[in-house]
Amino acid sequence: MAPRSYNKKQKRAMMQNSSKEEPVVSHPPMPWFGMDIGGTLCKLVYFEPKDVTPDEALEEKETLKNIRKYLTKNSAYGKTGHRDTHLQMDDVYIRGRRGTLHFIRFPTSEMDNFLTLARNKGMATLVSTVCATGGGAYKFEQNFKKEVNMRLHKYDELDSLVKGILYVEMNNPHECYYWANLSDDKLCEKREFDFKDPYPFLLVNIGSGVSVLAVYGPNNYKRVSGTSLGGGTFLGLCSLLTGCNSFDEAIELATIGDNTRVDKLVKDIYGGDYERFYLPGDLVASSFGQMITRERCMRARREDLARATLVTITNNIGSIARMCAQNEKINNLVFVGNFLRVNPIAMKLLARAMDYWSHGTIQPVFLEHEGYFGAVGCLLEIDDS
Ligand SMILES: Nc1ncnc2c1ncn2[C@@H]1O[C@H](COP(=O)(O)OP(=O)(O)O)[C@@H](O)[C@H]1O
Ligand SMILES: CC(C)(COP(=O)(O)O)[C@@H](O)C(=O)NCCC(=O)O
Repeated sequence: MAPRSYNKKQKRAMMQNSSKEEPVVSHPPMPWFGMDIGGTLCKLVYFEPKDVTPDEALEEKETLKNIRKYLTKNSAYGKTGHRDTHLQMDDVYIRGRRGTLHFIRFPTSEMDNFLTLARNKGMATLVSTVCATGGGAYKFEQNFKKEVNMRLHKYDELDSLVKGILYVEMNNPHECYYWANLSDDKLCEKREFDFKDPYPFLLVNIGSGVSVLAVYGPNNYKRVSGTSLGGGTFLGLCSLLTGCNSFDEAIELATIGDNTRVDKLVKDIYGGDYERFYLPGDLVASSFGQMITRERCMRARREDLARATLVTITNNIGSIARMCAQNEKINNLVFVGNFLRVNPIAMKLLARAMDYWSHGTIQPVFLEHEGYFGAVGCLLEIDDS
């Protein structure tokens, strides 16, 4: 995604929104971060101010300047930290300040190294409080205090998720999309979706595990369901079955794999469609159902096992989402979470499954900033305390 540009009307609306919601009296000291410390990935959103006055620049500490340079001039940090430069959002307003949002992630398992790096960069001398959400905000609270003398302002991850989605969507006209021409893989493509009238919507967050929320308004939602069979399960099973070493490798394998060499389809059982109950022959009847004979197991390649794992986990999430949508009588479905990162296979599968089983009544929507909304939502809570 190219850095955003907005027309005057959009910018005015953003400034009005920002000042309407929170009249700015004073600014919390920089740097401003929001952290979502999840079961697998830690997401860090950094607000880089772009409206620094000459006086402010003079007063700015050297350490703060160095941290800003380090974060904004690099796109890789150590061996495992990445900045998603394509997601960067320019010209956004938070607490009346204009700036750029940078999106950074690293494995939660690297938290010790992150804290060492933060200490070496002098963070302990600058920041006393950081907004944090996700389970790790609780789990690592003492580590932050001990290693970098930072207090974590903890916010609930689902509150932050909803808040972050609404903010990013309002500030990025290209945030929401759907998959068009689902019946023809060659023509199937992403198209912008107008999210102007979103409520109610069902929010399916596919992280390590899965949470399903029914969202009725900006401050009105309930968690209606969840499943432990999520992105973590895909990566865990795929690593076991294929020996792959990363999520990106698992997706690359799945892309060239064929799940029909692993799964049992309706036609493998019926010889064709099961017409009476509208089950097409190509539908998976039994995930991994071919893996019950030695001969079939021997023929299944690593990539086929990766694809079958991806299809199994995705279809299960799709079924749960559809049942929740039906129970709650909600037609707009929004899928987020880093499981969908570099994962068009899962997105198209979800979109096709929703379309088929709901006879086109359910509209599945996806968001560009996939797994970063919790971190944005808690960054918005930044205050002077
Ligand atoms: N670089 C990556 N490393 C590990 N998992 C990744 C990566 N990119 C995407 N994923 C997928 O995203 C999931 C984590 O999603 P995320 O929304 O960050 O959840 P959590 O908050 O639980 O860490 C993983 O379980 C995996 O399926
Ligand atoms: C516990 C969690 C909210 C943690 O969020 P995550 O780090 O997976 O994004 C999530 O993993 C979840 O909702 N798991 C499903 C639990 C269940 O309903 O069975």
